[in-house]
Amino acid sequence: MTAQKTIYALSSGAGTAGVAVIRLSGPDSFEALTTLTGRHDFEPRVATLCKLKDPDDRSHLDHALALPFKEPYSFTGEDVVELHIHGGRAVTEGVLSTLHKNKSLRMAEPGEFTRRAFENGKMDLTEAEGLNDLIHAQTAAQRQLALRQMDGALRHLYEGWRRDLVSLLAHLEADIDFPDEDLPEGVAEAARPKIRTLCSDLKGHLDDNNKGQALRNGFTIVILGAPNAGKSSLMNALAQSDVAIVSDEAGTTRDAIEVNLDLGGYPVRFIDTAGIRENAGKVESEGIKRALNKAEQAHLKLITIRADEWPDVSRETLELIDDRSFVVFSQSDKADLDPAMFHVKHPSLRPVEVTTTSSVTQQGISDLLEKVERYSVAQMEINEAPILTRMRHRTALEECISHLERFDQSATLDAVLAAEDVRMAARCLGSITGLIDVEELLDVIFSDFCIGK
Ligand SMILES: Nc1nc2c(ncn2[C@@H]2O[C@H](COP(=O)(O)OP(=O)(O)OP(=O)(O)O)[C@@H](O)[C@H]2O)c(=O)[nH]1
Repeated sequence: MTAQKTIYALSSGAGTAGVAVIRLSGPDSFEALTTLTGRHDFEPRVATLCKLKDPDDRSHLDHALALPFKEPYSFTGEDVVELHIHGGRAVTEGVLSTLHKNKSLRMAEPGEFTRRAFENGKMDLTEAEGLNDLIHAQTAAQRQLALRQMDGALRHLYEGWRRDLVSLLAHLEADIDFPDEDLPEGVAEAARPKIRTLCSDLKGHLDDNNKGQALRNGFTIVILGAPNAGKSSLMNALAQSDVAIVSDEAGTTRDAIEVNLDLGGYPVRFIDTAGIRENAGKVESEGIKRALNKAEQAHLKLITIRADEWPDVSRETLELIDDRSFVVFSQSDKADLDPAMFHVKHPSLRPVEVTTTSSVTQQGISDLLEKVERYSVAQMEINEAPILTRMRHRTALEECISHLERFDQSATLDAVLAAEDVRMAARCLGSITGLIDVEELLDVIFSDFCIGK
C-alpha cells in the first residue's frame, strides 16, 4: 500500500453545536497532532484532553479531546486522529485554518475518507454505499435498509454467487487446458444445472418490484386531475402545510411541486402537478407534459375528480386511471357522493381505492392518508432477504444473467466461449462489490458523499 497524503476535514455537520469532530487520516496524522498540541504522549484508542494551539504564534485554539487510531485499526485503515472540539464557528475555523497551514496535510475531497477505507479493504462498495445511505437516511425504514447494506448483506450475497462462478470457471479452464488429464467428463455439461439455478436466484433477487430503490429514494405519489380539481389543496391537506399555491384560477400549478413525508417510518414523496386538459397554452402544455411524465414514473397516482362535477370527467383524466391509482372525489363539501358510483359508471376501470375528501372540512383526509400509507408501506416492506438499492446493482445483475444465459447456449458448442461467459458473469458480480477493477466507477460513487465522510 503506497502512503497517501494526509487529509483532514470537518466530519460532523456544519453549524453551531456542542461538539464538532475534525478527522485526519494518513501517515502524518500523529505528527500533525503533535504540532497542534506540543505533546507526544498520545495512546491509540485512548481519548486525551489537550490544548490545541496555533504553532506559529502559540495562540490558544481550543480545549479538545484527541482520539488517535493506529493503522490498520481505523476507519480508513490508515493512521487516523479525531479531534473532538467545541462546535462553534470560531473554534472550527481556527483549527481548520491552522491545519491548512501545515504543508504535509490537505483538505479531504467529498467521500475521500470512505474511499480510502474501501481502497484499504475495510469495506466493499456496497458497504460504502450503505454508509452513505445511512448518513442521508430520513426515515426509520431507510435507516434499517442502510444498516443492513452497511453490515454486508449485499456483499455476502454477491460474493457467494461470485465464488460459485469462480469455482465453476476453474473446472472449465482445467478442462480446456488439460483435455487429456484425468478430469471428470463433460465439465461444461455438469456446470449447466448450477448455472441455471444461479440464474433463477439472480432473477428472483431482481424481481423485487424495485422496492429497495423506492425505499432509498422515496415512494412517489403523483396528484393528477383536471385544472381546479383541488389537487394543490389536497396536497396541502395531506402534508398539513401550505406547500402548493391554491387559487380558483384554473391552471395555477405549472411545474411539479414536491413534499416529502414520513409515513410510518417509510419515505413518501407527494408531487402536485399541472391540471391536465386539452387546448392549453404553451407554458401550461409544458406543465401538462411534465405531469404526464411524472405520472408514468410514479409508484402511485391520486386521480382527483371534483365531486360536484360528477359524472363529468374528461377523457384525459379517465385515461390516467389504472391499477396503480386511487380515485379521489375532491371537494366533497360541495356535493355528497357515494364512492361506489365510480364503479357503477366505469366498471372496466380498476383503481386500487375510491375515496371522497374535502380539503376545506378535512373530510376523508386522514382516511386517505391511512390508505396511502398502507399501500406504500406494503410496496416497500422488506423481509430478511438482502435487497438491492441501486440502478448500478440492477444493471450489473442483468448483464450477469445475460452472460449466464449465453453460457447455456454455448456450453455444448465451444468450451472456450462457455468459460468466457462464466468469467464475464463473475466480473459483473465483482463490479458491484468492487472486487474487480472499477476505477472508472469510483469517482462517480464517492462524489455522492459529502466532505468529511
Ligand atoms: N369548497 C371547497 N373548495 C375547494 C376544495 N379544494 C379546493 N377548493 C377550491 O378550488 C379551487 C382550486 O383549488 P386548487 O387546489 O388550486 O386546484 P388545482 O387542481 O391545484 O388547480 P390547478 O393548479 O389550476 O390545476 C380553489 O379556489 C380552492 O379553494 C375543497 O375541498 N372544498
